[in-house]
Amino acid sequence: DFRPDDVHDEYQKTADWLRSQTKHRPQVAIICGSGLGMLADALKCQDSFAYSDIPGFPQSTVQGHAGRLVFGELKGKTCVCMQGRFHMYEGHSLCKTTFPVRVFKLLGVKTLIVTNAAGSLADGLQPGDIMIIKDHVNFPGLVGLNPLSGPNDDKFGPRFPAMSDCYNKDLRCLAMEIAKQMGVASLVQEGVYAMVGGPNFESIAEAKLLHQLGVDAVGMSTAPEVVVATHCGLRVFGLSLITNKVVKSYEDSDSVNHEGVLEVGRLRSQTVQQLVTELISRMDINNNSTNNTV
Ligand SMILES: O=P(O)(O)O[C@@H]1C[C@H](O)[C@@H](CO)O1
Ligand SMILES: Nc1nc2[nH]cnc2c(=O)[nH]1
Repeated sequence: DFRPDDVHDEYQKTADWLRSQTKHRPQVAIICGSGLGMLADALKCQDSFAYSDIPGFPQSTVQGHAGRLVFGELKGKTCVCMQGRFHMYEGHSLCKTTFPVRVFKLLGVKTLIVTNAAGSLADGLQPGDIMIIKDHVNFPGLVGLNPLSGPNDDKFGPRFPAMSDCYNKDLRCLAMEIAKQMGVASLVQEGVYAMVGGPNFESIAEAKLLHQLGVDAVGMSTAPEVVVATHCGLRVFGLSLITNKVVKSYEDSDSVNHEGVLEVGRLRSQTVQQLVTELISRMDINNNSTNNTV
């Protein structure tokens, strides 16, 4: 039998262990996408933990995902940063892939920043561009693969959470303003992210379908984390680093690979880090308006 109270205890045990190991009490959590682990480098007074040492934590198996949880201070805010996330295609259940998000909630986090590497379908998005996520299509979720499936844990949020404003508008506007001030506005635009299961990249027919559906960028993560975060009332900001163009034509001889994805992450690391750092610095930590606050 599935008992929500037992499951809740698992999140609580991990949160209690982390509290006993660090004095940091984070207000902001950051999940680093493929090749974007350097986002943690900006944190001062770091306490870091290998995932393998954290009770209840899954393990990272993907190259470019170090598998370390880093606590620290950033411009007056206390943060926790996941250097490496968990993907469904690694064989984790969606509950496991999103496990850290609920732990963050129990640690007192108010805002979640999700980042990922993604392929672009929109003609206006080039490799190296940054897409501020306006909305998502959660393909696994649409067919019932949802981390919220099963008995609802009322301690975290409602049975039927709204997802119509899951990417906070104020933070999106602030990020755009910061991009302008940094002089990189031409690299940054808003768009719709779609999560597919992976681990294979898209066939050409799949790419054409996603394009026709109005998807701007596609990846293999993020949406389940955002669903769980929104369910428990966290404010969310998301960005995709566009690492490749998704091949949409049978005449195109380009092809994507994970090494190339990581390389674009390295090339744009400074810009992404500066944007995220500035966003954290300027965000109002006490303004946390979401639909699903419990
Ligand atoms: O963790 P993210 O979503 O950034 O990782 C993307 C999707 C695959 O895991 C990988 C493909 O290169 O990058
Ligand atoms: N599904 C998918 N994930 C990605 N992650 C980085 N690039 C891509 C891509 O082209 N497709």
